Amino acid sequence: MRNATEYDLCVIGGGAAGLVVAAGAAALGAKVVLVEKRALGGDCLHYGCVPSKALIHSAKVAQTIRDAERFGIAAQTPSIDLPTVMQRVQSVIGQIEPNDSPERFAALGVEVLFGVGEFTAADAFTVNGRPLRAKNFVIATGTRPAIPPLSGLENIPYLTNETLFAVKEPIEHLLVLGGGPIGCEMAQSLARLGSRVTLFDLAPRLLPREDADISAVVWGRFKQEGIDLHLGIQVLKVEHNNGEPRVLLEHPQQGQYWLSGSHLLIAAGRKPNLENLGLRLAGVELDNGRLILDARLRTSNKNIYACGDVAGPYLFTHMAEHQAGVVLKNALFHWPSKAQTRNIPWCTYTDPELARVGLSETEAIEQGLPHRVYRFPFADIDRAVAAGDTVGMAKIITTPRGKLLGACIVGPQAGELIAEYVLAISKGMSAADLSNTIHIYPTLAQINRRVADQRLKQALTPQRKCWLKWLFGFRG
Ligand SMILES: Cc1cc2nc3c(=O)[nH]c(=O)nc-3n(C[C@H](O)[C@H](O)[C@H](O)COP(=O)(O)OP(=O)(O)OC[C@H]3O[C@@H](n4cnc5c(N)ncnc54)[C@H](O)[C@@H]3O)c2cc1C
Ligand SMILES: NC(=O)c1ccc[n+]([C@@H]2O[C@H](COP(=O)([O-])OP(=O)(O)OC[C@H]3O[C@@H](n4cnc5c(N)ncnc54)[C@H](O)[C@@H]3O)[C@@H](O)[C@H]2O)c1
Repeated sequence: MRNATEYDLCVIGGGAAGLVVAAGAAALGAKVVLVEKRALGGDCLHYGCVPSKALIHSAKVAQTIRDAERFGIAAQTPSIDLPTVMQRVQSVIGQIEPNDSPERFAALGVEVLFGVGEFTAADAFTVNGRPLRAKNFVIATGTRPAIPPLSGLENIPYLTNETLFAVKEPIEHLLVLGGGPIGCEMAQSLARLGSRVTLFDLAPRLLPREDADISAVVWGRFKQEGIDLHLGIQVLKVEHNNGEPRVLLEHPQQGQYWLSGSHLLIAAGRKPNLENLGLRLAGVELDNGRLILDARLRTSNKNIYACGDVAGPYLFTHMAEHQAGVVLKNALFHWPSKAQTRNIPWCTYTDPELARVGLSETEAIEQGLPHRVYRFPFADIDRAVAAGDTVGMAKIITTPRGKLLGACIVGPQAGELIAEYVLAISKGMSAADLSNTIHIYPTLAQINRRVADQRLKQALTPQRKCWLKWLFGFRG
């Protein structure tokens, strides 16, 4: 017999992953309870995608005003008040927030409980003293900023993505620790919004997960916009100097030196939220601080699933949504469904944007896969020339016979343009399929065909040309 605290599904964490599971399960008729410790919407809405993209947009407006001369319009130095910009960022969050409100989820049939709980048995999660018994549980607790164990950091105030978007004072000089997606997106935005910006990273280049020729395009724009970059360094210690942070860096060639700023932003990766959940009592095992999951996203307790950032390895909202769908199929219908681990798309919203799907050239080399690489520059795309936005390229990786393995676009609207390659690669298409598809002139999307055409062009060797001349009697 069912009692009042018996659920089909108990979801822990109300970010993108947990909300999609909870709404989907309720829509299918399951009895669902969702437990959230802070606010529904998670990182994406409050501290991640939404505020960062709102800030990036304000920064682009400022840059357009600065660059107006290039378009035949008198340029100006934009007058920027950062707290006002941050108020707009918060108002954008406010506009989207109703989609993730407890009232909306209650109306969808989800019981929403605020509080922090823990597993008290393999089939019970206790919140506010109330044990919630469910057939299946979903851990969707996300991640938080990883704070590197740097000497002195514990003694100074610093910003993370959880505090940056709420700053109420101007930022005169931002030190950014980390040149991954968060560090790069925020460094360029703040620089464009009038702060002096200095970024430093252990890695020898920005966005080290991308091919070197691709991340170099972003590096070039950052240098041009006056961002001070210190790459391939070690951070030795952090101090407070007259109320302001300063960091001691060590570079293999340049030795040790100090950098000072007015604010420090830590963007050094993420840590899964797995503490104090009573995982041991639930029979959920960890390996090196991470959940052990099978392809169906089940933990070592087969009635407890995980999805989203806490599951990893791709920390994106669209992956959280994909994994949520996989969990729904497995948990509610026992319909074996595996999470996708290949052909994952993403975009880093620097200017130029950097979007990617499938294998990079570096990965193809590391995996010993026979492959070919083709590139095409935005400088030869008429629409990019018309918009004065010609920096960057499209790059594709194919098998020797032309089947698409990966694509990367660094340039204007890359995040929109990559969608065609996401579909093409997921459907097993070849470069010839893209070459044979009519693309509208003059669009930026023409670059998707033009890069694929490079394969045909390169196949036209002088020897093959001679052969064609002989066969068809050409006179050229
Ligand atoms: C600055 C920044 C920019 C980003 N930009 C993009 C982007 O442009 N595109 C993109 O695809 N991705 C982006 N991301 C990543 C994206 O935000 C995450 O992939 C996404 O939020 C993951 O959703 P999630 O539900 O797994 O986790 P989260 O959004 O972190 O949600 C987890 C929820 O669980 C709650 N919780 C935690 N512990 C407990 C507990 N013990 N009990 C109850 N509740 C708990 C939290 O309060 C939170 O609400 C960005 C991230 C950051 C930080
Ligand atoms: N547009 C997007 O989709 C988007 C935007 C932002 C974040 N995200 C997601 O959030 C995740 C986290 O982003 P992130 O930028 O924080 O992490 P990251 O792991 O991608 O990059 C962190 C960087 O910090 C550096 N670093 C770490 N410790 C250091 C130290 N002690 N000294 C110097 N450098 C150090 C690393 O070398 C690395 O380059 C991303 O992987 C991504 O999945 C996505």
